[in-house]
Amino acid sequence: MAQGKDSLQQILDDVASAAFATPDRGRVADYIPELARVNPDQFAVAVARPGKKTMFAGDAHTPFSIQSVSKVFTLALALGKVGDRLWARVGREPSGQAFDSMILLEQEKGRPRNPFINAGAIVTTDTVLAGSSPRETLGSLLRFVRAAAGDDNIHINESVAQSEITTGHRNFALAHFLLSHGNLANAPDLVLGTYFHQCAIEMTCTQLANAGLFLVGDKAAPRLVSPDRIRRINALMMTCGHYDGSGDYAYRVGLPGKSGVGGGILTIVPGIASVAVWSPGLNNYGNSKLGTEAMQRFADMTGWSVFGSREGRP
Ligand SMILES: NC(=O)CC[C@H](N)C(=O)O
Repeated sequence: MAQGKDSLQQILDDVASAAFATPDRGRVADYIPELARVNPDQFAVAVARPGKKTMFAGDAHTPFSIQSVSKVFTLALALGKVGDRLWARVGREPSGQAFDSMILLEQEKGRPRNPFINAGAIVTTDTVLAGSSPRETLGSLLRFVRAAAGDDNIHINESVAQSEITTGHRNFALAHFLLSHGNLANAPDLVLGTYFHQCAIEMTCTQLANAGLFLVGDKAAPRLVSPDRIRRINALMMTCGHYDGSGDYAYRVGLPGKSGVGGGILTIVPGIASVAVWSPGLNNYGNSKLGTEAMQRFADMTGWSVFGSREGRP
């Protein structure tokens, strides 16, 4: 990428204009009314770099439901609490299945493939919950996210959480299945109550980009996890962060990312930046359609990739 702050702003403006001009905006998640009524015409992108001012384009100050992007923060907390013992309960392999699939869980006797599919995230939430109440656990999670973002104005949308509880039959099935295999320490309703509230955290694109800075691995970024753990979390985001679309995201964008069904994607450029995009319409994998396209365009324009750089990369 050419040097200078204006060129990065130009790239963001270009990415946003292309997204706003795209007629096929994907399909907004409709399993709960709060997500079904989000306007699909919205788009935002924000880039946070350690020690620099966060840059953005589009609707970057509109809060959205981060949903499964929250699984990154819960994983960081779970690893902080039990370390590598987590891997006795959850794997580190891509699943090649939809985010809420049950198939592998039965075949693999209740050990979820990775912490970013629902079954795996239910286990990491269970791990964080051990020894505390859902309220205390959510308090710790919010403290972590607010510290990461350097912003106390981050909250949980209670009506999203309640809708998820009412409609989350498949997640209850996954939790009971985990319990039947001895891979859940707390009662399913407590674990899922916590899980649904964590998914219902709302952030703006700028807040999410800032919250990802702890994974960039720069001295000027908030130090919330060790450098070793940063590498491991990024590896999992690269291989598993987009469910059965993870290979496609790695091919198109070449950077570790984590998506959510609210249309947000957090992408890490190791050593350089944390990038958040948001567009509510989803592709067939349940990942933001325009968010993925925008990140491909952004990665092409900046040359930022973990798979080799182009001339001009800062
Ligand atoms: N992919 C997602 O963002 C899924 C999160 C959603 N709350 C669920 O558990 O089904």
